[in-house]
Amino acid sequence: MNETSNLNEYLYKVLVIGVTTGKTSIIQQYVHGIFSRKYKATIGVDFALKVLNVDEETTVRIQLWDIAGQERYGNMTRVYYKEAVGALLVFDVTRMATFEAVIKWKEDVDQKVRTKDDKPIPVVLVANKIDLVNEKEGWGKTEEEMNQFCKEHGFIGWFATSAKENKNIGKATRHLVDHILKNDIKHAQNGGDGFNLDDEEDVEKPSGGCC
Ligand SMILES: Nc1nc2c(ncn2[C@@H]2O[C@H](COP(=O)(O)OP(=O)(O)OP(=O)(O)O)[C@@H](O)[C@H]2O)c(=O)[nH]1
Ligand SMILES: [Mg+2]
Repeated sequence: MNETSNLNEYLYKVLVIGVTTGKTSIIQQYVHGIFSRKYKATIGVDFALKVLNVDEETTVRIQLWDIAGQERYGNMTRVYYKEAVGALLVFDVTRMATFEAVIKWKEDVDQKVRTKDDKPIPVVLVANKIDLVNEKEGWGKTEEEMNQFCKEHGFIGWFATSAKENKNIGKATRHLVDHILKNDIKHAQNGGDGFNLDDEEDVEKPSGGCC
């Protein structure tokens, strides 16, 4: 059987950003199914590839760009962002300062990279290390507050994740990929909707109800 027949293959560059909030751990868990407690700062940028079989005819290769938190103010950032089609913006629920920094990161992405039709690229907000939070006490923001925050700042959704316990990482990424695919197909068909990913069953909903 010819591998290319009836197959839609996509390669998407996705940024994973935020300062020491568990980006590398999220990627390691998602791509290799492993977690390490030991912290080793990413220098510059690391790459990982995840292949997603969206359906029988659609394969998406996600090229994850794990950008070092410390590069935030470096000159290289714009180069790293080039041609990205989506991003996971990760903060650490145990360090509220990382949540407060989210707005600046989002502005930075919006400024530095745009879609083909000059719109902001889709960004999913990731509330990581949820395993360290007492369920009853929460971490400081309610679901409603987070939904509102996403709407206000233009995130396409948010997920509470744990790289340690492999929680919601696949869902967050799938939500982003579905969004990118939908726009890509719409763009390619110039407004047509022959391939419709709007169907509820195809789109995983964010854990927090979301935007
Ligand atoms: N408990 C817990 N610890 C986590 C989780 N994710 C990451 N960590 C820990 O947090 C520390 C930082 O994680 P990294 O994945 O290195 O963070 P990073 O964002 O890649 O950091 P930089 O490369 O410096 O930007 C490590 O000690 C991880 O083990 C999580 O979901 N739960
Ligand atoms: Mg790292």
